[in-house]
Order: sequence, then C-alpha cells, then structure tokens
Amino acid sequence: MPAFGARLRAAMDMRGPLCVGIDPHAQLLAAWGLSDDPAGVASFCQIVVDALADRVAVFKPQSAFFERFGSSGAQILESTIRQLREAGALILLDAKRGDIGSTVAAYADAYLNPSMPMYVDAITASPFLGVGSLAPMFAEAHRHGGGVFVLALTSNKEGPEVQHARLPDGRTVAQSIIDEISQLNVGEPGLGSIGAVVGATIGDTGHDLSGLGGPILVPGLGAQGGKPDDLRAIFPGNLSAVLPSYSREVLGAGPDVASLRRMTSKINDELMIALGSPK
Ligand SMILES: O=c1ccn([C@@H]2O[C@H](COP(=O)(O)O)[C@@H](O)[C@H]2O)c(=O)[nH]1
Repeated sequence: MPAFGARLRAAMDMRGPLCVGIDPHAQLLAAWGLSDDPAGVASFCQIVVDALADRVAVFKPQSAFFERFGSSGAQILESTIRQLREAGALILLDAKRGDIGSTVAAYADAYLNPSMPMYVDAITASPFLGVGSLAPMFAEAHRHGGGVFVLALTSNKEGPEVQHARLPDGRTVAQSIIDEISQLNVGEPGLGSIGAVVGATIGDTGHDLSGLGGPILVPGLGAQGGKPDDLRAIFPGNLSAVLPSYSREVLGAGPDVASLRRMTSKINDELMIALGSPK
C-alpha cells in the first residue's frame, strides 16, 4: 500500500480538498426525519454514501456518534466505511485515541491493520500521554500505509489552557507536539503521513507549522464559525497540506441527495479558491 500522505495528496488533487465529517447528531437525525436509534443512523449513513461517496476525497466519521449504539453502531460504522472505501474515498476515523504505549498498540491494530474489521486509512490520536506513547500507532501506520493525525491546537475554546501552556524550554505544549510530528515526517517524499489537528478557530497564536511536513486536519469550519478565508491567515506556509473538515455545515443540507451534492461542491469550490489548490 502506498504511503497515506501520497494517497491523500492524490485524492485531494482528484476530488478537491474537502473532508466531510459524518456526525449523526440526534438533532440532525430529527431534521432528516429519522429516528434517534440504529435504524436512523443506518439510513443517515446510507444517504451520505449514496450522495457523496464517489465525489469527496476524505470522510471523517466521528466514532462517538456510532459508539452511542454499542455493537449496532459499530456494525453501521464498519459497513459505512467499507462502502465509502469501495467508492474510492479515504476514511479518517475521528476517535482521538491515546493511552500508554502497550494499549496504543492495540488501538493501532484495531484501526490501522488492514486485516481488522474496523480498518481505516487514518485515525486521530490524543498526545496528552506524551507523543512518544503513540509510537506503536506511528509504526503500524508506517507498516501499512496508514496515517495518524495528532491533536495539537484544537478548535474548542478550552484547548488553549493546556495547549498554550509553556514547557521549561519556552515552547508551548502545542509547539512541542508539532515539532515531534515534524521529526516523524523527515525524509518522506512529498506529503508525510503523520499529521496534526489544528482548528480553524484558533486565530493568530504564533505557532510555527512551517516544518510539519505532514497534512493538517482543520476542523472548526462552518458550524463552529471558521471560514475558508481564515485558512490563508492561519496556514500561510502550508496551504497545500490543509485538509479542511466540515460536518454539520454539509450534513445540514440533507437528506436531499442533490442538496448534499450542491453543498459539497460549493464548499469545495470556496476551499479551492482559498487554498489555491488544483482540480
Ligand atoms: O479540534 C477539534 C478536533 C476534532 N473536532 C471534531 O470535528 C467535528 C466538527 O464538527 P462540525 O459539525 O463541523 O463542527 C466533530 O466531529 C468534532 O468532534 C473538532 O471539532 N475540533
């Protein structure tokens, strides 16, 4: 399997930079006329697959909304992932996993080993047990052409309390995470496979992402207030590595298939102008 970074580059060049989050909130299920139960979530996901699987580069299912329904939710997630991948999309599972290294190895096996049922192309990870504790995930990603996106500067207002805290060497916690990720991408040809999560809502924080080498997952757009134009200000030196992610803003256009398609195409066009990307 080619490296995740190369696969992501090719997918974004072919289908545009937009990553669509699959977050079946109870409110969205109601707005789509669906029940807040496994049957409703299954119908919701099927509509997303039918509408968008063949035209969006990356889907980001939010694990929490499937975990709500236990084993039924896991089955729906597995089936949705399989159908999206069959249609040529990449899957980035937003599960924000992190633990001591020996447990991280099990998470890595669950999500990044192609022979496992919940196999995805990439996963989000939490570095707050130390970036080094995620080493088994980086190794598994490297072995199988997978990707890992490590939380660095999240889109929520509570994030800075931890992420802007200073280390004895004067760097922020976030900058030290970004610097460790950068090291993991050294020597990768093109876009690396280890990315960072940086929200579109962070404003001007003075963090240096110029040496990252890997992709940047950018949530916080749309429903949380971030706009495509904010990307130019936050990522001046990394625009081609930005993977902008929208969940509620896109999903709010459903359940009509044509409206979902129009919305993704409109956002992709806005993003391509903001990022100056090809397609
Ligand atoms: O910093 C972060 C990290 C992850 N998220 C996740 O992204 C989506 C955002 O959904 P919207 O509807 O587009 O606001 C959601 O799954 C979050 O858990 C984030 O928002 N910020």
